[in-house]
Amino acid sequence: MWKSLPRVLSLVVRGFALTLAVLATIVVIRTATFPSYQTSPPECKLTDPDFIPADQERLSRFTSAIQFRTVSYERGVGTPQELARFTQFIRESFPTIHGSPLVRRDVVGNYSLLYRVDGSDASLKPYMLASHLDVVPITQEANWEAPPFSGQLKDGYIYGRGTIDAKHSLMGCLEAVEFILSRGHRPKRTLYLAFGHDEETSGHFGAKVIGEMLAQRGEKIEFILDEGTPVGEGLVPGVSKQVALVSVAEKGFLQLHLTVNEEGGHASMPRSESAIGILSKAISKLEDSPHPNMFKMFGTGPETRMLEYVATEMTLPYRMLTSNLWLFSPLVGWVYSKKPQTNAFARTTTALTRFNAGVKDNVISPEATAVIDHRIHPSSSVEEVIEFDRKVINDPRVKFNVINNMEPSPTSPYGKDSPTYMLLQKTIQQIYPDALVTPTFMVANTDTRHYWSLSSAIYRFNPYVMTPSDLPRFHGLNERISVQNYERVMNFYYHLIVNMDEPLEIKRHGHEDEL
Ligand SMILES: CCCCCCCC/C=C\CCCCCCCC(=O)N[C@@H](Cc1c[nH]c2ccccc12)C(=O)O
Ligand SMILES: [Zn+2]
Ligand SMILES: [Zn+2]
Repeated sequence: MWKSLPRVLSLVVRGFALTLAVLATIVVIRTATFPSYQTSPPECKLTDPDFIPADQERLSRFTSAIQFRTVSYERGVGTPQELARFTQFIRESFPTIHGSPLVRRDVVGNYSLLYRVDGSDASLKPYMLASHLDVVPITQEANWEAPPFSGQLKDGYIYGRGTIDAKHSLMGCLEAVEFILSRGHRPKRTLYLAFGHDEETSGHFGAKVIGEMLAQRGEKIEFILDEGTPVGEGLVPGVSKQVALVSVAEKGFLQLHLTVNEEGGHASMPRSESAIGILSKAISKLEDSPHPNMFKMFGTGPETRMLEYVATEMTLPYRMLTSNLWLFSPLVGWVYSKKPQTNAFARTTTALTRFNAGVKDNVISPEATAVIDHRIHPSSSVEEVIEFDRKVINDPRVKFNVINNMEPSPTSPYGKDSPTYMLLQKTIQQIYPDALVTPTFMVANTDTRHYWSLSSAIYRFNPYVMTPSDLPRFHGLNERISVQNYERVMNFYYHLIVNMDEPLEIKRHGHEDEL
């Protein structure tokens, strides 16, 4: 037996080498032949007079919009007077829209706005552009480079809460419609503008009521575009070009309330475990046990498609990994898990957002509570997440209470077979001729969940450029938008509305045939 050992070893080594050689060959062939999902930009470029300049008048309107403190604090707790002033300002700032016989304006849920711009061809299904009037509260006000409700212009940037979330799109849509109507143009297709007033606290009294109202009218919408993912610069690992990230789906969410009730009492005679200690251990376990990485599970969901769409444009190592996800998805999953903004694409996330206990320094608290905010990956579900958490905590003394939840959204059509996605892509390329366009999903939530029954084509996209250093400005310190980006925003909506006059059909010519 020992005599044959060298032969067996040699066979094993040769078998191993052969397997490696076969794998390497497949990897090289797939890298070299991986299909391109990108199309060349359309001929039409932005030219005067097809262009809305960010002139003094428009910038001043945008600055004024930022100055309204339309803050949403908690569900049902907002700033009603400020919302009323803001909607009055909108009415006065866009005289053509508000005086046009083509436009119907409804105030919904006291403050939300729904505009209907009547198209000339009633046989075409309407489409909807959505945004919101409210903003999140300010933190660390003293550390802002310009006061957060000033709309101050500094070094080419307009500063203030709402500049990127989402008064840019609210004002951008209105500027585009005002521009079109004031030139005497009547769009062919009816257009809705839907602006909720409490998106930041989940749209319960705004978008939800708009959605119900339209559903009651029996309205079916061709497609909906809401705030969402941006044109990323340096956001997608391995891609140096700008990438327009069009979200075709949205994560679900689960807000869990965890409670522990134990005996309280005098701090001089503590028991071995307290409500605070038990709950701390439980949430610490949750933080230490991330939900499964979907890339590592050989995911075929939108996270994978997003990468495949830009694979051919990646630097060689990333291109090789992405063209061969059948082999390398665990490695890609590991790379994505390293940064919060990419980790959010890889898995269901767990954020510990509130922790409350205790009333006095020398009183053992009988109760401790915590809130966990999960954002659920499109390939998972609310039930799976609760089950996972229960197993991880594995302590019956920790009581679970679901505050709020939503399953991951349906995925909207994308790619060459979806005329609306292709129309969005074309419009994006008119504004960003050098950008790649890829489908992705939102890692946060939007008002669109209240519109699911109205349309099966729902997209979430912000037509401005963002770099990694801009991400903390979302809901954070020094929120700002460059004048150049605001100009792109207005022109994106303008071009989108103009493009919607063309028939929605699948066009196959030139590069598109190669898809
Ligand atoms: C590999 C690619 C990396 C790309 C990184 C992309 C980064 C994404 C950049 C920007 C993200 C934009 C996020 C916009 C979110 C706007 C919506 C928002 O703030 N929503 C809030 C409030 C909210 C709305 N509805 C609900 C429902 C339930 C809970 C909260 C909310 C939010 O999601 O918390
Ligand atoms: Zn927003
Ligand atoms: Zn927000």
